Amino acid sequence: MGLLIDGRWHDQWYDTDNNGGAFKRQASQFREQITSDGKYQPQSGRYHLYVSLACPWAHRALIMRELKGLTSHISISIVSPDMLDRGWSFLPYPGSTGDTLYGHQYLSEIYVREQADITTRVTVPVLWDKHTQSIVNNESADILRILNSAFNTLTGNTDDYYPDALKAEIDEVNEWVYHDINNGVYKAGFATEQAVYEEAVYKLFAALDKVEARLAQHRFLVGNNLTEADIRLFTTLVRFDPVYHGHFKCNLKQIKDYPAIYDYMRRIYRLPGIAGTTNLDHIKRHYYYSHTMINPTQVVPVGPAYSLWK
Ligand SMILES: N[C@@H](CCC(=O)N[C@@H](CS)C(=O)NCC(=O)O)C(=O)O
Repeated sequence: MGLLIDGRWHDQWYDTDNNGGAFKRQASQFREQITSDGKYQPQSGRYHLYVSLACPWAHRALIMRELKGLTSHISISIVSPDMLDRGWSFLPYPGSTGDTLYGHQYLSEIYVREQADITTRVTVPVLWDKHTQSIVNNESADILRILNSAFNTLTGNTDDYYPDALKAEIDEVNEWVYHDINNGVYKAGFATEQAVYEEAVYKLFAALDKVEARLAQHRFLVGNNLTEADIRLFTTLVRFDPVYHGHFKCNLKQIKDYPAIYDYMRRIYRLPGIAGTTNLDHIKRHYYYSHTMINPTQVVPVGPAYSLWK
């Protein structure tokens, strides 16, 4: 774990000491769009996604790529789940692909390829342009929307996971789901002060209670069909019982203790294309093996003892 400073790798953990024991997520730096008249135009075979199967943010992008029929248009490289002193790597691991474009060993080399003296964290997902050899976007919330609409004329797939009529409500739900749940588990797990941890955990479970009440009445978070709000929540839910409950100490309840959320998670898992993007081995291995300041033994637990999907 570390970051690039002026193009050189520095191995250092998140600095919570200067934030009162709290984890503060860095804003993503690359926020370009793909448009028919811009620098980045929608073309088959032009773009590439660098992802981790362990990462909830990258998982969002992988799901949208499947749902929008983009697998033959946008290629992917899957990093190793082990994110150690050199950050995300392309070292061999079952289910990983290596860097299928350039054969690099580390994802940091992709960021340096974009800019030789770059200062940045090296995160997934990365939407990469093969033509200009540059990063289009490394913010999963943006990438979801790019994939949702930018390639429609190419694929003919007009399924809309962020429809005009629901945008305001989706934005509103995304806001608290992001702060209290998606990022909430990280705030709890990376906290280095008791009070900071407790605040995050109580907010997290209050938000899950709110989701449970909503899903007891409705099949999806917003409207009657799957939207990006569901995709964004799903990728946190599937990691919850195997990882966040134990590793991040989010242990007031498990997802299986919430009947409506549990049913909803399994329904989404069974939608075409989703199961193939969900890799529990990468998920468990990444967190327990990479976060050595939380789990110095790197022992990966064998549970949960129940199947998430039955
Ligand atoms: N805001 C980004 C966050 C991405 C992110 O933090 N990904 C994690 C993996 S789950 C990562 O690559 N972390 C490496 C680091 O922070 O150095 C997004 O949603 O795309």
